[in-house]
Amino acid sequence: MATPQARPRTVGVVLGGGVGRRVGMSTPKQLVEIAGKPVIEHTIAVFDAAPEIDEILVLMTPGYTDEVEKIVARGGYAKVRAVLPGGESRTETTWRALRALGEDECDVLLHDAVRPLVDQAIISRCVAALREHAAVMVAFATPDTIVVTEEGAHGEVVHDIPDRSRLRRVQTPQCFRLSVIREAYERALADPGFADRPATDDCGVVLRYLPDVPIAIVPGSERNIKITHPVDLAVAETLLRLREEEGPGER
Ligand SMILES: Nc1ccn([C@@H]2O[C@H](COP(=O)(O)OP(=O)(O)OP(=O)(O)O)[C@@H](O)[C@H]2O)c(=O)n1
Ligand SMILES: C[C@](O)(CO)[C@H](O)COP(=O)(O)O
Repeated sequence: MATPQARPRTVGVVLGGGVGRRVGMSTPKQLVEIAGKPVIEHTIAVFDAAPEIDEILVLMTPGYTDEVEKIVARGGYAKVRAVLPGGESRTETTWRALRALGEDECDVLLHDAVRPLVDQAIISRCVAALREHAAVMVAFATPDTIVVTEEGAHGEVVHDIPDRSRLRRVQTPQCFRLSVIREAYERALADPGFADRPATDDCGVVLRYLPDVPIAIVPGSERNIKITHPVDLAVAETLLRLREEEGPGER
């Protein structure tokens, strides 16, 4: 009889190092209370409850780590190993997380703190995909037609309308074997051009610096929105309340 393979240690990394300029509040948007809890607490709670997640690392805007430590203690989120200050950019925050994880191989799920509607089904799909792939992206088919624009003589004009059937909206978690994402970041940091053209997500770093590593796609959810603008706080509040009413389950 085949021996069942041991599952690698799996770490959820909650990236909350941003300041939330586009939401425009005096405190970072991840601390805003919606549906009875700060945004970041909803996110931590989902990872803490996920059976596949062994531990959680939280990165928070410098100056606000104490507030998150209090949230973690009050909520009793036992899987949270540390709350550390983030960096100046999202990629710097990821790099800090990767350094904090040390050298021991594990699987990591890098997730935006401001996507509190991530659910157990998405996390399960990510962890299952990591058994076969070293890099995994959560993505969702775009319901809108997307255009590429360019500057014309009279302002912005349409340059191209790519085939919508191949376009996806990128969500998080983005998931990796630790050694793979670490190598991609080491190569990026050694490239003087990286600072001029930083990546907006972690899969982008792998695609650019380890192009031979295939990035598998697993389906996300229409609800797994990113709180980016003020209206997203209201939408997320409504969706979180709906989730509470519906209870756990696939959506
Ligand atoms: N230095 C940074 C910047 C962003 N993030 C995180 O990356 C996620 C997605 O980023 P975004 O929505 O752009 O957040 P902000 O950078 O805070 O927003 P803005 O760009 O409007 O300032 C958020 O959870 C944010 O906290 C981070 O960990 N460290
Ligand atoms: C990682 C991400 O959420 C995928 O959609 C997105 O790229 C973050 O971008 P932002 O510029 O930090 O909002």
